[in-house]
Amino acid sequence: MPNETENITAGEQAVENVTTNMDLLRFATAGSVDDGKSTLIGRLLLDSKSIFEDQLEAVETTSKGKGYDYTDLALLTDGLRSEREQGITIDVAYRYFATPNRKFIIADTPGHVQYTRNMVTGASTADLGLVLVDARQGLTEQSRRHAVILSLLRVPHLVLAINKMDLVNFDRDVYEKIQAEFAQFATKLNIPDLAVIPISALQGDNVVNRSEHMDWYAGPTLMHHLEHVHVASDRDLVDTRFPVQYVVRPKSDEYHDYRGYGGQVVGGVLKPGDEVVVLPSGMTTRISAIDLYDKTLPEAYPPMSVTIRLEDDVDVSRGDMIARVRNAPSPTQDIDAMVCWMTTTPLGPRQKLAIKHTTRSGRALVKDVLYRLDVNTLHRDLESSTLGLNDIGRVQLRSTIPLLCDPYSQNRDTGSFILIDETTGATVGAGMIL
Ligand SMILES: Nc1nc2c(ncn2[C@@H]2O[C@H](COP(=O)(O)OP(=O)(O)OP(=O)(O)O)[C@@H](O)[C@H]2O)c(=O)[nH]1
Repeated sequence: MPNETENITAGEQAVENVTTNMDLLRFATAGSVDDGKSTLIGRLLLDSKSIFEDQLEAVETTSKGKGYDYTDLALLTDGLRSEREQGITIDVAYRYFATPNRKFIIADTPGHVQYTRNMVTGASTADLGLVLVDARQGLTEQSRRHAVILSLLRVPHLVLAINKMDLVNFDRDVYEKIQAEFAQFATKLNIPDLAVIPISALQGDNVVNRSEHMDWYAGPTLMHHLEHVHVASDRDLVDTRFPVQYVVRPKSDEYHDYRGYGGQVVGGVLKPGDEVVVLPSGMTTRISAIDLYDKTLPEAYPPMSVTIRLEDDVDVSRGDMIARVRNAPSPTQDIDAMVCWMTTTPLGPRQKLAIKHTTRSGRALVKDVLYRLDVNTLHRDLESSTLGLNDIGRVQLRSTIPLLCDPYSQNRDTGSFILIDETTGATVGAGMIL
């Protein structure tokens, strides 16, 4: 699925992955307009000392200029915000910050327009989803939608942050009522890990620093939770999957015998000596070495980007997949998936689209739209044979090339694909394979 790492070169990504390893947490925020998302992000950056003095001074000056008696932390996100309002291409803003314990990438998706599309884009690679609600309002239809989408995307960790606790006198009953209501609703969803945290983004309670107003709350602060939530085991470390992105054959004489295959490990652990199969050809060989720049590595695992060398001179090209001999996906052209549709022209039977799955590209024909899912009620609307903008539904496709896929529930990389409009080149759909 589309993600921001396309702006980072493969080399930078590799260094980032290896040096930081699992110390990176990607999280996606979701909330309705005015729940306090911008304020919360500002508070996280401020209290974790991730913003610079001059930025803070500018924000303080602007707040005073506007006659506020508080510092409007939402102003910290202003630059990106105004860009969005001009309708430029940024649908999801990515923000980076770090504490001594972890690096963070926040995918900040605007709440109002096109939220489903934006959330799918922002959350498809997230380790954690943060849903914000206003304590005065409790759960709204939008908060439920957000939770449903995060669960469909199999974001493994979810935090429900109950914001503006200062406006309800930091009342325990308010927190408990919302928590119970959400827990009840969550039984219908797939949420492996849920934390419910009462906060005041504006005053800073339980964001980075513990609140002095909510003694009754024994759980972690939001930052403590973000820093310590365990994500290393969320990846599939059993089923080896290495989609080949590049064939590396240096031109220089010094390396003229070198032949390697570059890409990102999206499942399992690869080691020199492992017997592997190259798909779709089915040729088997062994890994002779795993390279990262001028180093060789004893092993590689998700999400490392590496170059793999093979013992035999087998034919491997971009779009092929390296897997273990007795644990490989079977190539298929018939795809059954949940698709989120992202454009105004509806998706319907007989439509032809380009499809991109891992590093493989082909074309696909829509055979059938089985149903549209109502994300508010989880009801399946069997009557509708098309999907409109922001709709999610079950779709059957036939691709021109065999795809080397797994169920999305097993692997979020090999289990997802994007659909592209061939005339405009725009991404119009995101799919999760069943
Ligand atoms: N009292 C109180 N006000 C808050 C709190 N958090 C945010 N606010 C206020 O709520 C309003 C909305 O906050 P924003 O951070 O702009 O909300 P948002 O969700 O980012 O809204 P959009 O950017 O429009 O999507 C602002 O006036 C904030 O100052 C809080 O914890 N307590």
